[in-house]
Amino acid sequence: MSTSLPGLAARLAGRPGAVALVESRKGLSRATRRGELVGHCHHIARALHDAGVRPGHRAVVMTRDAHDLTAVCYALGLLGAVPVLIEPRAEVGRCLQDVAPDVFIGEPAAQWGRRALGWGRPHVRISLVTGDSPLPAGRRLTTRTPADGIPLPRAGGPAGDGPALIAFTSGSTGRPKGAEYRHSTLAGQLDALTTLMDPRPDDVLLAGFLPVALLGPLLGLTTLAPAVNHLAPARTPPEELVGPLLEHRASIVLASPAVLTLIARHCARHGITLPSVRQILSFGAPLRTALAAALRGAVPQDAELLSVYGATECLPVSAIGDHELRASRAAPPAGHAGTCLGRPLPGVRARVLDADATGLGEIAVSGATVSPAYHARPDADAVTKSDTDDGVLHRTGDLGRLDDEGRLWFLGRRAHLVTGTGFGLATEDIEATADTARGVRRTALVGVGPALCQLPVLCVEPLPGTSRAAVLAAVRAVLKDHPEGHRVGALLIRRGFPTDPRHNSKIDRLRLAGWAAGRLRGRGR
Ligand SMILES: Nc1ncnc2c1ncn2[C@@H]1O[C@H](COP(=O)(O)OP(=O)(O)OP(=O)(O)O)[C@@H](O)[C@H]1O
Repeated sequence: MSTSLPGLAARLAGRPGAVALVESRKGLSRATRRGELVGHCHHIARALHDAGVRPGHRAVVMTRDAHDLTAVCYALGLLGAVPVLIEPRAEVGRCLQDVAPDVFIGEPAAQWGRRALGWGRPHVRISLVTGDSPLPAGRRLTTRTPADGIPLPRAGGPAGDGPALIAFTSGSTGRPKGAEYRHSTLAGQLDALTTLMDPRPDDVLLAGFLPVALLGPLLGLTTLAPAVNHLAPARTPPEELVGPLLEHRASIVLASPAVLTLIARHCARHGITLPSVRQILSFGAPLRTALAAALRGAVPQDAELLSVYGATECLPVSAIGDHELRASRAAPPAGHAGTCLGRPLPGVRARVLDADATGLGEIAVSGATVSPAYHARPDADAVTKSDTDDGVLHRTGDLGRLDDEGRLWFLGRRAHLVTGTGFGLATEDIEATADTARGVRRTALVGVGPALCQLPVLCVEPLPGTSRAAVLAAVRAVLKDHPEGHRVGALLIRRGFPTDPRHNSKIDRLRLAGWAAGRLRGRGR
């Protein structure tokens, strides 16, 4: 296959004076040129080798510093070791039991967490601390030392198409799973993103999600890492996004709807436009037409605004522009509800498995961007992976349909299907409609009660300053025109939905269902 992390030296070669990464915080920027980044990687690779890191070792990398994350992962790749990316949160301990990492490289906060909570015990034998802080004590890994002329240790990369990276899912349907990427998976993802973005030498990519900083320099893009609050992205001060975007003239913005909402609101509130932006890629959750319209108000008319569908195990799968998205909502083809995800990208094949009489089933994908297996999770592999002529077929856990034009439609997660007596209600079917009601920020359909006799409850988050009565009346009105709307048994107002920690865009329906059950009990449902 064309690319491997060892082949990354080739991807980074050329234009050594061009900026690879810009980190921005509180109005200050720190830029790293491509040539410097390569030097840092070589220095880190040497230090990792001296610390005992060897090909095939699995190394957790836990840092919010975009430069360190990128340089350390590249250096591990140069050595043939496998970076493991996981967010610091409750299930980390159990997830790391699956991975059995040999190495833990972390910023001080991550190292404190590891020590206090035993992450990676008893497997981690090599532990390295990044960052400038003298605490905690432990072996330091300096990450910004240039290393011109230092030959790389002869560890080399693994031959063939071995594991290149393990990335954990966000865990919105259960314990996060470690998706294994081979070198060919990464190559497929880079190829697909190249098709999507069509990178130009002067492009600047604003990475609204930290791991994207890893991909940007490999795509030849100057990658701008703003100070996103990675533990709660929706609480990022918007000026930390819009300020750097304007200052560094970002031309491509890649972020979740929650982060894009911050940008759109800030621009509207302060009358700011974003003349440098030529493309916005929204990913992680459905893009609502109201958000697309708000973004349109800030970017040049010919800018492209795409909702990109995919998952940790298969990124990207398909994409749809905002104009087509709006048209598909206004006049969906007969029998199609939910949200249109557009056509699969070149090299990706999408099918719908176990379809019912209406064509509704589980979306499954194959192609070079698909992770072939989870790490040490044969239970998860058994239910999601199968071999086909196109390679490994991955079941996404998403409900959907394919229309006559070959476009995918999204109806929500299979695990979130609300099952009442004699009917099933897909979350996105109801929410995509309810979200269009005046005064609604977003809605979430949850089931209260035991499976197969659940009461469908629609939780409604109003926009600030909207009255309860007005928003409930507006939701009732749009549900009246929806063929399944009558099945919604209760509407509940809830300000501030619980969401996933990664994107703050996926609604935590389990928690919301528990809350809704409590509220209905309190009301004597
Ligand atoms: N453009 C999009 N429109 C609608 N939904 C999207 C879009 N992009 C991503 N998604 C949703 O996000 C899911 C992928 O999320 P991610 O890989 O972060 O973890 P997860 O699947 O939520 O975690 P877990 O598998 O552990 O539950 C998709 O399966 C889909 O449900």
